[in-house]
Amino acid sequence: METTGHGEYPKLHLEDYPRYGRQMILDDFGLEGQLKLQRSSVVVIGAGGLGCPALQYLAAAGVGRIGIVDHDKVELSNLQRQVLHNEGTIGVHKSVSAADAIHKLNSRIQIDAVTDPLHSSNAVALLQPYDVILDCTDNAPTRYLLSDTAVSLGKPLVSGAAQKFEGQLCVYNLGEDGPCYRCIFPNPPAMEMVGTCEETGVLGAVTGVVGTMQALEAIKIITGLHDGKASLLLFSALTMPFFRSIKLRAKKPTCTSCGEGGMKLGAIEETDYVAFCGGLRPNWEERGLSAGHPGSRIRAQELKTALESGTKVTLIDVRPRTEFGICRLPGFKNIPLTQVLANPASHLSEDKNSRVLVVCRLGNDSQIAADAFRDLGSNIIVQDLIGGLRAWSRDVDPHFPIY
Ligand SMILES: Nc1ncnc2c1ncn2[C@@H]1O[C@H](COP(=O)(O)OP(=O)(O)OP(=O)(O)O)[C@@H](O)[C@H]1O
Repeated sequence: METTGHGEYPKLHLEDYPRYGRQMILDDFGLEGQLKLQRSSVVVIGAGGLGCPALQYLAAAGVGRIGIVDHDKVELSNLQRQVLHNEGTIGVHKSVSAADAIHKLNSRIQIDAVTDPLHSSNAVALLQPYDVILDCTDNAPTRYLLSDTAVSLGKPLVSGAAQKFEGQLCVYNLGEDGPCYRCIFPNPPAMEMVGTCEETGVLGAVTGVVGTMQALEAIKIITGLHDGKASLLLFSALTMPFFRSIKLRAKKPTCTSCGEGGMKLGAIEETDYVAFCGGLRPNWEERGLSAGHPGSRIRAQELKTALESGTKVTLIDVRPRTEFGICRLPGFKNIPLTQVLANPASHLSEDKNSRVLVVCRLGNDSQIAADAFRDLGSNIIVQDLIGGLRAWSRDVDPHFPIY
């Protein structure tokens, strides 16, 4: 507190009074709340759909130091929801693009941009300097890594998720008793249950809602406005009321991360989080490596040759109906993956052709469908397109739309 002949002024810059005035006049927030924000630090992992709105509100509110960790670069397909990036920053690291955008919004705060991915060997060092951690990522290994690190460092973790028309929000590891992510989800989801926004789609405004609430929770924690109760908030854009919340129990004494005898700092570095989550389905052929089933996959150029040869081939596109409605290759019939898996035999039974070609958007679902057809054990040759229709657009027909 500084004293002058005219009164007492705490160490807030004169310019900050009008800037933050609308929140400082709130009861229970006041000047004290603003000073807490100014002295605080928040790190945001992922400057994508959730991270962008979160960063925007954290910076605007005057959080003194903000860290941004993201290794990815901005693409055109990100702009529909990643609102800090723009056409001019396509190809720029997202952490740098986001840092520039929030610096323009508030040049009086410290911003650290990290262009490395967060992984088990750098997580502790990267997160240690900050008071609150925001999980704005999109994959299970990073979620477990972030939770374990937050537990080990004793920091609250504000976790968000959004897919399709739905979102989730939860604050983990809050206070003495707050559960961690592993208390609620001790086991990773099955591989077929997870999908990125790229695979499943998401409405941009949904990520905006969840990311904004992540910033709100962080601001409440820092300023002492949070009630400290743990709950999982579920948001559904298509149902009214939008929100439901589930009260969470206190942390589990048996939890392998935050329970008695739980994970120690050193153990994080030794943990293979990708393996724990079941590993990724590798697209080996895209990288020029050999396939599991020899000859089971074809490249886009080979598909073109097959289509032009005139030989009888059954052509199946396993994308969901909505995607098939966006664009399609001639001659393909649409049997969505869910239908293939429900009864693969029914889709080949009437087939007299000895060769089946399966495509999808990215080359993942087509592998699953092709495996299901092959498991029927018939003599039919089943092949699928490496890299999906995206590879077709890239390697054969640049006019074929990618999305
Ligand atoms: N371990 C990690 N370290 C740093 N950033 C991560 C990590 N895991 C995920 N991210 C980042 O989290 C962000 C999540 O954003 P979002 O879900 O909007 O997806 P996206 O990957 O940009 O989009 P799309 O799935 O459409 O390609 C991405 O920018 C991604 O790079």
